[in-house]
Amino acid sequence: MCKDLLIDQLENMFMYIALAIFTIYLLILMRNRKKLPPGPWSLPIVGYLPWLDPKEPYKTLQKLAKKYGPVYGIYMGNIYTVVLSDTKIIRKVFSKDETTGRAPLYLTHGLMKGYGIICSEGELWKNQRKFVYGCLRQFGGTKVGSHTTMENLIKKHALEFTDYVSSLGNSASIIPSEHLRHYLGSFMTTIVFGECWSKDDETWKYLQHLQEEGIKHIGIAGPLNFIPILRFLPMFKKTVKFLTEGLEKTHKIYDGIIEKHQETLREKLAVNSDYAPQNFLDAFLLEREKKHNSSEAKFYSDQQMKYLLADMFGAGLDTTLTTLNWYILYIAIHTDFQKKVREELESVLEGKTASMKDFQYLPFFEASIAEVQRIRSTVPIGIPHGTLCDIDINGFIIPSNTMVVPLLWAVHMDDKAWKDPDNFNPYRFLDENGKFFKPEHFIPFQIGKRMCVGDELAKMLLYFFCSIILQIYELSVDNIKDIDLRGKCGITLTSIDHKITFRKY
Ligand code: HEM
Repeated sequence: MCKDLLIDQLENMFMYIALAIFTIYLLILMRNRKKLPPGPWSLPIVGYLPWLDPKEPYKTLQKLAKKYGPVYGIYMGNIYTVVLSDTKIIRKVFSKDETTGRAPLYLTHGLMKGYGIICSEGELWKNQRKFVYGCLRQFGGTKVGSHTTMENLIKKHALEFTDYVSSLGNSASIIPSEHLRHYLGSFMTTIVFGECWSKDDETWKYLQHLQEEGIKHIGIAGPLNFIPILRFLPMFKKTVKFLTEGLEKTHKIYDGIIEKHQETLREKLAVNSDYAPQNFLDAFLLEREKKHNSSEAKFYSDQQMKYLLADMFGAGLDTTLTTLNWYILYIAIHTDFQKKVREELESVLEGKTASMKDFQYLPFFEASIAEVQRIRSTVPIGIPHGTLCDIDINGFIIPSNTMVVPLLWAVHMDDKAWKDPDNFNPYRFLDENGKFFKPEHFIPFQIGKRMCVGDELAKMLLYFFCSIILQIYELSVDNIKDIDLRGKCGITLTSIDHKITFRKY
């Protein structure tokens, strides 16, 4: 009897202890679930913005990552922002549907109004991404399918650039970006609008100017994105006017081009009903016809078409031009690596222009391009995403409508992942057999569901332009000590203009 009572009491005691442990566990779980990631305190309205280095905001954000860890929270203006600097975490977070939104910035929501592809969300984004990928595949700019048409078009523009430089003499000292913008830009206008303007065409000059200035004016971490009231201050009013008027004028120019293409497309279809467009504008008009009576018709409005065309032109030109400029600058400074690249190009290509299949035999060349993309991230702060609902990031519960920043600068300059990250060294992209390999911490196009849709095309552009230039010219700078490698940070991190000598050898 006494023994039974003791057993009963022990059982009860164990039950109470188990219940208490379970309750404590639940409490800890709930406490942790509610916890936001660590981060610095901020001021109301402006948040942490006053402490961001306006010239190198990505470095301030990187310092904070060292202090608070790979997931930290910060207020940018009044927008709650989570900054990620670990590749594995970025990969996991950006593979979820819940993070395919865009952050509520002036750029995405105020200016672009959620149209296009870069700033759109939900069903519109899904539909347009599929459409864009399908076009790129048809044009020859994706991993799968034939590359021939795209390859020939890129080579044509790269050779036009080298012909132009040769026309200046055997040794020309130029600021490459001033000329590359036209030749690379003409390639982009050909695949986006099916149009190609001459160098001195006024419309073309205006579109280039708008593109160049627009990207400088509106940086990801710029205060204009986060503090709406600033738009009314004289200093920012000018920028807003430039951007909104620019948008209106561009759309007017597009209206003219679209009207012309509507006519010519009809003629092309009359001659050949299987006509397969080679530019986004014709492809969009054709898709609109096809989807006319379907539930997808709403994704093919006039407004959407203009924003999408602008996105494709902008996303394709600025990023590739920036990378190409950095490549020319770095390779002109590092003459030892330049010599090695050239020797490899000479021995594999034997004087002919490369074709896509040749690049697998040019590992050092490929590594030199990857190293430039690492050491000077084209988009150092990354392109932020937005959470569409509450989500769990590394045990923290991040509220809906949070801006999520994948800090590419911190990923690419992390001294735990990369030995001496400040040193330019293409060898880090070669394995022990001298073959090119892509380390997991190398994500210049981001990763996940919204990853750059033009990554393959970007690589093709870089490979052809760089190989063609280096097969013809030796690149150098006058005085290495005068070279400033810090760059200017807008949405992209562009190189500061320096004269480069292109000497035929
Ligand atoms: C070196 C050149 C390039 C770099 C470094 C680059 C980088 C990026 C990055 C970081 C993103 C953001 C991805 C995300 O939000 O998760 C992006 C998006 C995008 N890129 Fe690129 N890009 C390059 C070239 C191109 C080219 C040539 C095209 C055009 C064909 C292009 C079209 C796009 C588009 C349309 C998006 C938006 C994708 C979406 O929101 O779903 N990019 N790019």
